[in-house]
Amino acid sequence: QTATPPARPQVVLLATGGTIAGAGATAANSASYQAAKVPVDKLIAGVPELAQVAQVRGEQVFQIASESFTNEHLLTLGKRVAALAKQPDVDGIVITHGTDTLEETAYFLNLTVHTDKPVVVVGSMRPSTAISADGALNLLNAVTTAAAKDSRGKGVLVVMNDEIHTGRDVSKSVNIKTEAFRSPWGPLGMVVEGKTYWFRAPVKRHTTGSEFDIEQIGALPAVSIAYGSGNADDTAYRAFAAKGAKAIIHAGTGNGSVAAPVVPALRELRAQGVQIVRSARVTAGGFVLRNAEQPDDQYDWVVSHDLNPQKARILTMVALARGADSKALQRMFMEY
Ligand SMILES: NC(=O)C[C@H](N)C(=O)O
Repeated sequence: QTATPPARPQVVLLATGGTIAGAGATAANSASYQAAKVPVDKLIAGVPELAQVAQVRGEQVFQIASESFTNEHLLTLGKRVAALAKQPDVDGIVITHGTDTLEETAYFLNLTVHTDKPVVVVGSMRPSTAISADGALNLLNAVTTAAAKDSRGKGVLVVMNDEIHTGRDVSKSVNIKTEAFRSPWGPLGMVVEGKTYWFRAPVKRHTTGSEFDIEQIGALPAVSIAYGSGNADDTAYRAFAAKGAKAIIHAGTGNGSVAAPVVPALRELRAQGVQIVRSARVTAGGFVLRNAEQPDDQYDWVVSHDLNPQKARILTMVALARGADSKALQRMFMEY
């Protein structure tokens, strides 16, 4: 008598484009190529080893380079992930994504999708046509992680270069090497030869523990990022507000410091109702504390704590969509 083999976990692969679906003219083209060319069925067929790990089915949600992701793309993708996560015939979800804004989408899903099931975002640095393309192994590792029971309840994950990161912390930190993604507080684990290895778990609120819910979000408010530098002036801040920004993220120098000629504009905009969030443009671990550098209590500004400007934009959007005032927004920056 032969025992029936255990049923393989069912993983849905949502394809959105990016370099992992990219194609170059020759195998030598690792950096010049067109993103978002290869359809989802070809992506799955290109890695036959996936079938040993899970029963994988694919959906083409978009076919775009991730620098062109809009708020509408985030909402469409988030609602699809939430709907799939409710289905009993889905054990895990993998999203293939361009790497440029992957960290924003991963954090958005981490904040808004209420599920314990593994949701894993993955990309690649080289197109599938390149020598030593990294997409195939990244995809196999992502499906392995999405199919693993021990990945449940850890929030939205990002798998790149054999590492498992929390979607909250991870950021594209190098733009040419395959070891492009880093988390300032370290990865959560590794995935090696079809097995996950965990070393830590996220402590910030996410997914089932989050007060944000994709199913309750109809639209996201305009939130813009203005970059701090030497010789700074207030042009960008005023222009964003004039165009209707409900909040401005200040990608500040150092620990979110604000140049003297910019301060009066930010105080005026705050008085007009625009939320001001001080973040930091430093890349290897920004850390902005209230009332350090600027009197946030007096000006009614918010600090992003350790979230980089692009992640601060995501949290501010979902917070304002829920009607948060500056006090609630500051609490959320400490909790998420
Ligand atoms: N490596 C990549 O995926 C970069 C590409 N520009 C994208 O984000 O879609």
